[in-house]
Amino acid sequence: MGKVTLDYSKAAGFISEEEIGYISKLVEDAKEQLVAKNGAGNDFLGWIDLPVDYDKEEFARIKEAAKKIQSDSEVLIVIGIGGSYLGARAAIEFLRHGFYNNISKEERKTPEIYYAGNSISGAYLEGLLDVVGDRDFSVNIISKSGTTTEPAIAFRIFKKKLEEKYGKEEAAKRIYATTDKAKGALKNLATEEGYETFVVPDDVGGRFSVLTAVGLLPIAVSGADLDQLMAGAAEGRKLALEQKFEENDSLQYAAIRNILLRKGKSIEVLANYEPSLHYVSEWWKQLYGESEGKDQKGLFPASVDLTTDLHSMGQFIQDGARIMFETVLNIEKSRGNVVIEEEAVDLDGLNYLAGKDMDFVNKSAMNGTILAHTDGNVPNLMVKVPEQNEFYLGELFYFFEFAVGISGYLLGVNPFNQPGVESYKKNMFALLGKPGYEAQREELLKRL
Ligand SMILES: O=P(O)(O)OC[C@H]1O[C@H](O)[C@H](O)[C@@H](O)[C@@H]1O
Repeated sequence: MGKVTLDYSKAAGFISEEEIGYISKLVEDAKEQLVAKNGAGNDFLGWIDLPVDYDKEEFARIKEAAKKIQSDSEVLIVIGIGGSYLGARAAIEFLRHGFYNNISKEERKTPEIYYAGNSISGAYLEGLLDVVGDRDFSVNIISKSGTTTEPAIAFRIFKKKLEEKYGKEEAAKRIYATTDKAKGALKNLATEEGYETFVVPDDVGGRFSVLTAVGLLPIAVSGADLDQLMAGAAEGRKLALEQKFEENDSLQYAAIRNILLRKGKSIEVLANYEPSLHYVSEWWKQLYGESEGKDQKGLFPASVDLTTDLHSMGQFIQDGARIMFETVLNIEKSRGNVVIEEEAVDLDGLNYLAGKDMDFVNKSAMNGTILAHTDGNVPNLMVKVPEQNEFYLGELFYFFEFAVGISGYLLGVNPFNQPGVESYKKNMFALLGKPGYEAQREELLKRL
């Protein structure tokens, strides 16, 4: 069986063996600290053992709840933001049909899935309420803290719609709350109203929570195989924990990106060649951005969807300020393919491709781009994923999670907190007139 691997051969011209040898010792130290749980943020390391040590009773309950939602709902609304949103969406788009919500119900066999509470746009919510219409639906409200404004507002609106449609008692049976085991407004509301609840463990931060109920319930509703996802993550864990630096792709990824950062490559661009990976990049950006971007340090995580963005951002990557390196996510065996056929008259000049399939064209574009970008002084790394299935996604999630822990320690930051995200919230609450923010409000209004 294959595995998720890192190939940095195309970046070899930018990095020497000595540099790798030097940093490998630091990486091994960081790993020791991470696994011994004696480094910064060590009260948020529950994700390390999650693939092998999770709540089996809750896991079974997640599957049961998913079955109920599949049987009584045409639509599931998943409400959450950041780590309480991106993992589920990344997995569902990676694993399920590329046009999941648009294919026929008969073919899909599972509810349509939409996301809310990931912005404060009234126009978006109004549109989504129209999409649900009079159809049967359920809601999975996800918030670790239980107090985040965006999902709280969206939940209030969908809760009302449910209660109007089904009455309070039946509505409560269609609401699934994923939150802290004991505290927060959402937990209190769930207890008060009798919702089924799932737990975000205390020691698993939001951006590391995709393999808890946070990600697992929506992923199960979409029809994906949770057992395979967990098995893949367990394999990823084994590889990350047990292999020495020379064979350990996750450790090597942390090492190479830090070498490049120290050479002034302060942006990492994650590139994919499959639209269904767009949200994997979004999940990755939160994981890396919130983990590393602090104390005035860090690599800025950016992403591009290719070849799409070669027609927009491609110019900058090839030729603009040399401040970045690129990491290509390569799905080795595409999950779908279309053959290009010969035409009698070659008006579009494409007959030279007759008999070739789209994946051959896509991979040729990828390989050509990697060489062009390398020639343009953009070091290229590649993360290879053998196939687009649950097992390898689980492995990929773990690969990136483990690497960011190591990478954060190499940088000398606490990769498991996110103090910076509070600043905008304080200002927003003050401007909204939330009780307790009166003094700040006066100050801010003067500045606007
Ligand atoms: O799950 P919640 O508590 O609602 O948090 C949702 C997200 O928003 C916060 O502001 C943090 O920046 C994220 O790390 C978190 O994933």
